[in-house]
Amino acid sequence: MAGNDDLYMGFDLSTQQLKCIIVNSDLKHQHEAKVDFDADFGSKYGIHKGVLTNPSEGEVFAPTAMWLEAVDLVLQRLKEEGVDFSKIRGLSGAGMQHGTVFWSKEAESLLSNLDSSKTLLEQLETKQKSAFAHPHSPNWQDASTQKQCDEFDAQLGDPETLAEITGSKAHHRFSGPQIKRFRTKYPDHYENVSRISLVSSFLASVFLGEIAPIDISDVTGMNLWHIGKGDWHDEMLALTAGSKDGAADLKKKLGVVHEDGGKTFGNISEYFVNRFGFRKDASVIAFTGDNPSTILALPLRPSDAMVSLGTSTTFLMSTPAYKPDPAYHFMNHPTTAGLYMFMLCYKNGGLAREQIRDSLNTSATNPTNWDTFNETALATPPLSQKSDADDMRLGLYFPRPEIVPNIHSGQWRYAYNPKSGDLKELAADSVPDDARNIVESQMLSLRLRSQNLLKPEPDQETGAMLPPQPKRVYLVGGGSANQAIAQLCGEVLGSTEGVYKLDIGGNACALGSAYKAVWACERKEGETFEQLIGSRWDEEKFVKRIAGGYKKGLFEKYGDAVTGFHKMEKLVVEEAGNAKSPATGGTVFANEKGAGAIAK
Ligand SMILES: Nc1ncnc2c1ncn2[C@@H]1O[C@H](COP(=O)(O)OP(=O)(O)O)[C@@H](O)[C@H]1O
Ligand SMILES: O=C(CO)[C@@H](O)[C@H](O)COP(=O)(O)O
Repeated sequence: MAGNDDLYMGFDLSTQQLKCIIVNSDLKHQHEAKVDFDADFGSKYGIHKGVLTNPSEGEVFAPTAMWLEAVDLVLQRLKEEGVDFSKIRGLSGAGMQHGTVFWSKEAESLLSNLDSSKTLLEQLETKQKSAFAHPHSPNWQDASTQKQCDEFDAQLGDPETLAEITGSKAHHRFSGPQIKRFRTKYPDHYENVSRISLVSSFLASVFLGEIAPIDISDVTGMNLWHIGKGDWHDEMLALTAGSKDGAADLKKKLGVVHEDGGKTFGNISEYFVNRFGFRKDASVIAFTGDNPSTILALPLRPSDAMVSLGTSTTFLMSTPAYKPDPAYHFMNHPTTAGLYMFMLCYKNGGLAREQIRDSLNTSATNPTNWDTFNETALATPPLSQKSDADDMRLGLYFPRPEIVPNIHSGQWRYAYNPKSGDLKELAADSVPDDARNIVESQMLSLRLRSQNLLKPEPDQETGAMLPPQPKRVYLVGGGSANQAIAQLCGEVLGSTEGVYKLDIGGNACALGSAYKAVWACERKEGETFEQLIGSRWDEEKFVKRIAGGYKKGLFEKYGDAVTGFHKMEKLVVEEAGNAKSPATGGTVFANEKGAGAIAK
């Protein structure tokens, strides 16, 4: 064990908050603070749930100036908590994935000449000068790039080939399609762009006082990186930039990407040394995406799964097998060459569950309380079946256009007969059933799409082999505080060892970044992240089992429901393909395996 006074910071710049966790060399939680965008800046920036929207074009974006204010404020809050910044030896962080930040031609000089008596905002974004060529960062919830996605999917032949090469088919939120649309929508702003960062490298740049490189894992969420070659994909860059010459210029704007996820980019900017008392040689370590950072919060085995219940719902695994498919994402692992991160990501996670919660809380004095939702969900039988002879009640709950499947917003409910395979559409007449069904629906979608990566696991007590399922499911993100959701998660997804959550600080993503900083600063030659973190990991103290996993009979019943769920999804997508989108009035068409999309 290291036995020193050094401290390490991990940041998480996510949809609704900027969070920071500080740990020591033994990985023990020391301090944390957060800035909540709506609560702290909502009225100033006019945001709701961290973002601004332009529904007529499906745009969702966030003001970059607000994030600068959040950096000053979160450090101020840590200072008020008594943090001694002179003990910080290293810092790393994470940004919500796929968002891009467009730096202006003045950015480098402004970043490197900051006056510590003034705020970041006062110096980087004023009426006279701005470090940004555009005031907003497209958000991962954006759905404005269908046209660009079609071009991306077609460029190398088909979505399968794009997924094979870049890890994912084209997605609305991915930076390649987003940059392409930005270039054509705002040509003057694009002209003034000196560099392009992801949200993660934007945050690293602020701490570094110069534009930081994009990280080796986050770069695989752009549709622009050739995973096999470990380099930018020239043809996809040319498609984004509109020409070969433009591609060379875009490559410069995006910068060099280093293979080593533990690379030190340099010492923290003097601004932070003088303003907050940071150690002069505090190292800024590569910042990564929020999902890759989340898998670093514990020594995840290839048979374990993490479910992040944040604004989005994501399902994450760390695996040596690279099996890309248009239905999901593969990304480079953030620290360990030869490993990959498997990811499913849903737009309709926390906010969709909140919508059902709110419709149940009609007479509640505290409308954001989850008690009624939880009691109702647990009082409802699995799949709303009072007996095995009843149909299973299945639903899709998408207040926003969804990613998987790629379809417009809406709600659909069906009765599924597992014996005959029949599906009958139901009226939206039972909010109490929706409480259980929405969680089941989200978990059934995860089970459907992850089943090919899982293998049979031995029963903990008897050693008998059980059907394919995770060994453990770790819940993280805001929704991991919810015991009822944890129980339903274990019932649908199974898991031979049960459902766990981190018992060390609320935020796995920021924690993962803090651990990355520990590893990067203290690793011996050749020591992997898994080796170093594994050797300091205190299982008893760091994780807690919060719900059971595999239940014989119930797991198999949900297996039948997966078949019905898949069928229902296909039907809904097909029907959407023959209809006008209620959300936009645009025509809806299928553009991926079993999915549909809105064309403008
Ligand atoms: N007790 C709870 N039960 C269910 N969901 C919760 C609970 N507490 C927080 N949440 C959900 O967590 C979401 C925020 O997740 P979090 O991971 O903190 O945010 P972010 O997406 O910004 O990283 C909220 O939108 C809310 O739906
Ligand atoms: O787009 C993705 C991943 O592909 C999202 O997971 C974002 O990274 C946002 O995460 P949260 O704010 O929900 O944590």
